[in-house]
Amino acid sequence: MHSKILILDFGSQVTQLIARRVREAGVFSEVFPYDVSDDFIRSYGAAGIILSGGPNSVTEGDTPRAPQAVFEAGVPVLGICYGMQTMAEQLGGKVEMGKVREFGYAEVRARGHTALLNGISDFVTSEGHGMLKVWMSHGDKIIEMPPGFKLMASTDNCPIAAMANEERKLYAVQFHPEVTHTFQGKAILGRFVHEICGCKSDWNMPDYISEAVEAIRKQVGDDEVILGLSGGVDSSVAAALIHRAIGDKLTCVFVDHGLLRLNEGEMVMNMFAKNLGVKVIHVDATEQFMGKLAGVTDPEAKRKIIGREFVEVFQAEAGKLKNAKWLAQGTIYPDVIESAGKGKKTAHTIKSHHNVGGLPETLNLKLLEPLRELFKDEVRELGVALGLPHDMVYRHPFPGPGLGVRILGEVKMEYADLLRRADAIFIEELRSAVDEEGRSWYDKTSQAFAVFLPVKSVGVMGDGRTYDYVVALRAVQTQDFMTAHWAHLPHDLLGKVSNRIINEVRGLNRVVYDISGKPPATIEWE
Ligand SMILES: Nc1ncnc2c1ncn2[C@@H]1O[C@H](COP(=O)(O)OP(=O)(O)OP(=O)(O)O)[C@@H](O)[C@H]1O
Ligand SMILES: O=c1[nH]c(=O)c2[nH+]cn([C@@H]3O[C@H](COP(=O)(O)O)[C@@H](O)[C@H]3O)c2[nH]1
Ligand SMILES: NC(=O)CC[C@H](N)C(=O)O
Ligand SMILES: [Mg+2]
Repeated sequence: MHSKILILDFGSQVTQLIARRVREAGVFSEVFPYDVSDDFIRSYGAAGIILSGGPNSVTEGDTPRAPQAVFEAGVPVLGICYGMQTMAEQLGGKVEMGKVREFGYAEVRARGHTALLNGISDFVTSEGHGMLKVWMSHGDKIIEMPPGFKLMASTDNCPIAAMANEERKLYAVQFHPEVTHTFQGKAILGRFVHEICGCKSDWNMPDYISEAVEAIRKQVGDDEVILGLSGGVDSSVAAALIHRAIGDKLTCVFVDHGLLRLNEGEMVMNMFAKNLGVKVIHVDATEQFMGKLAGVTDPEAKRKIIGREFVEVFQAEAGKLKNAKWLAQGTIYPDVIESAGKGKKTAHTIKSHHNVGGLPETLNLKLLEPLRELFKDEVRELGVALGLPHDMVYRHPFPGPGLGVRILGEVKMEYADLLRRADAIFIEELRSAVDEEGRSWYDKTSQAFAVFLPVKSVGVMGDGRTYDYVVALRAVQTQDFMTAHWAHLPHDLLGKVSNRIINEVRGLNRVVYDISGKPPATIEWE
């Protein structure tokens, strides 16, 4: 058995990043809600516990607290932001609602020598102080440390920016070591799990596979499982993983809602017939989806309808099997956090990903989502470890609602057909624009697509007036799809794509390029 780190979640948008950084340090970790019982803490067997940040304020009554056993279990604890504040409060320190909120970049002076920050700094000032470049996101601050604690770091705004009780191995930081904007964050979390908790780097993808396979077998027993397969990265990896666990008891259902890309249906069915020995049923539900979407313009309403119709199809297919009790999906962590939705008491809803926030209350199948904790790049790593082909694992993501969220406002077949053709041209050109090292712009971008704008503009073609629709091109670069930059595509390439779209797709006469980052914009337009 390898050692493991327990992360208690107080509702931060970035809690999973803590888990991820710990896993990157080669140490197994799991996230649980903050309100697990004292017994759970005592019997879990953690080598260390991390308390996440969160949107609440400990200065208000009835806000989350860590189980008291956390501080009495005798294992090292690291509190981050809200986690630090609740640690301070619970152990006899004082927290106050600050006058200024500190959001974003800050420079922190490391004080004293502690096992956590020992030898870690970004630069040294002329007075010889070691400084850290960090990311802060808080309003409250600690004004009095609990007894037995010493100061570990400070800023002008926040004199107690980190504190420690080294005897009891309790550490706390006001800044967020889990985000990449804290330059030494990875090193700090690495020191916590290795030096302070004494964990070895003994966790990796092959281990993850065998554990996940075991867990799936235990969870589903002898039941059959239906899996929503889109041909995208996540559901393909989920299919391969579940197939490894339960073999023929898995049936995949690929739904064509009429909002897929050009020739996507045949492509996905061929790819699966060739690469995975799994059963795939192809359901053409175009009329069902288009009928329900007619006249609907609100993005959230569209997402909810699509989510519901997906489930209708899955349930109908499940009904045709003898013993299907589970619906498996390739849901990954960003889908979960942005939809917030069920089970999340604190995080905010950004948009309802069809497979999470869009699920109806009446689902009569149990959910099996083995990738729910992972980020996209981890899913890809898992896919490679499972032996899936490179092209499948490195496809750009395509949202389940498909062109439904790329046709702004009402979805019509006429619009979908125009968009499909424009999108195919864009992707074809990205694939064929290859640099000296043989990398195409398709590989250099994380996601790229066309968006249909239901507005008409005037043009002139062949001396005649045109009055046609507009498409926007979007291409982004990102690690984890939580934040993204717009891709600086070469102008020549954009020009060529624009020319081809306008010349080849009758009904479109204007092409624009989207230069918004995420945040503030999201990747999809709806
Ligand atoms: N056309 C479809 N048919 C069946 N299930 C689908 C379809 N589209 C999406 N799903 C289900 O919804 C889940 C979420 O979709 P999402 O697009 O996020 O993931 P993906 O398609 O598996 O991967 P990628 O993000 O690479 O496109 C999928 O994993 C799959 O279970
Ligand atoms: O399966 C999905 N169902 C959805 O409802 C959905 N909405 C967005 N996405 C994809 O998620 C990533 C982040 O997208 P946004 O920046 O638009 O939120 C991007 O990769 C999006 O394509 C979805 N995927
Ligand atoms: N990011 C956080 O954990 C914030 C903690 C608390 N809500 C504050 O504003 O200070
Ligand atoms: Mg997809």
